[in-house]
Amino acid sequence: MTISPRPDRPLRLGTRGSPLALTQARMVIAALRDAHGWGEGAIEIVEIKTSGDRIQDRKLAEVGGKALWTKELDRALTAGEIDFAVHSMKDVETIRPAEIAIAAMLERADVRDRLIGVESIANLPQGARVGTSSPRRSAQILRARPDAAIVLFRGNVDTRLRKLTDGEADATLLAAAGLDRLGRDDVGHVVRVDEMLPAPAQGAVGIETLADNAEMRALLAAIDHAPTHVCVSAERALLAALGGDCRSPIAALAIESGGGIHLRAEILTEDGREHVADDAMLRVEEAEADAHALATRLLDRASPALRSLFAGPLATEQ
Ligand SMILES: NCc1[nH]cc(CCC(=O)O)c1CC(=O)O
Repeated sequence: MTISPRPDRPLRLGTRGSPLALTQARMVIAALRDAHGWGEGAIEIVEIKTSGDRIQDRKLAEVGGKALWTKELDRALTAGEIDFAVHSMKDVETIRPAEIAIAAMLERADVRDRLIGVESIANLPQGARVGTSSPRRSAQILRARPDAAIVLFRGNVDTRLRKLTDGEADATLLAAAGLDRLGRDDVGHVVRVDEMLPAPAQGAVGIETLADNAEMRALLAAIDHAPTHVCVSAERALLAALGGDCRSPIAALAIESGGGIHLRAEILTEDGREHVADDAMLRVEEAEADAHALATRLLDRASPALRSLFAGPLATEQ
């Protein structure tokens, strides 16, 4: 443990106010205090309500996508109201404003989804209602079970679990990472990644600060988990190349392997009828270019209808 000089005032960590967001903020504070030998009170939490928290009755895709989770925190960073911000990387837009830097990521947790309400996808009753608001989960479920009916489920983890108990659906899917962090490790049954590839960046917590705040960046570098950062960046590079937004069902998972990065990816139509999957070994130094090449291969094999879901540089090239 290195003892870094404690800042002359508490550092302000901006976060959303959901139970999961607050838990993740406390994880970041614990990691920083531990890395720098700071006592209690070195960091304070600033809760920021985002539009994503306010709007609960519509799909994110209809109301502006991932920017809903980041916009207000970005504004607070730029306005100097907070020194750094914590996010689920899965909710962070692919293209960030130039003045904001992803300075660190905590070690990634379980990347898988858990199925709640029934033991496995095969065990879903005929015509089962599956609650989700994720185009990826909808598409993957419908691909495996065209008889299923998707029901819109939004709200935080507890709200979704309550909707299930209230009988609004027969099953739902949630990220294992979120459930585990909330102490709900007893809930649901993990779905293998070969059965359901997770969302890009699922299970990773990221910390952002202003790109020109060298002091804050150095403090955050001490808690960066490099393998997570490398893998999540590769998944985000693929997303950027595809130009996927929250209406485009995309799954991706990168894992370090034999000195390189193994990236698996899948794109689907939301009804699950069309599906293209592929994988590649990326060179660590050229991960972005190699992820781009994988995106090209996926789009080359997609029908015009599937390709039209993507707005990226590659999709518009053809
Ligand atoms: N979109 C909501 C969201 N963002 C991050 C998580 C879970 C935690 C994570 O993936 O890191 C969740 C809930 C879920 O999908 O179950």
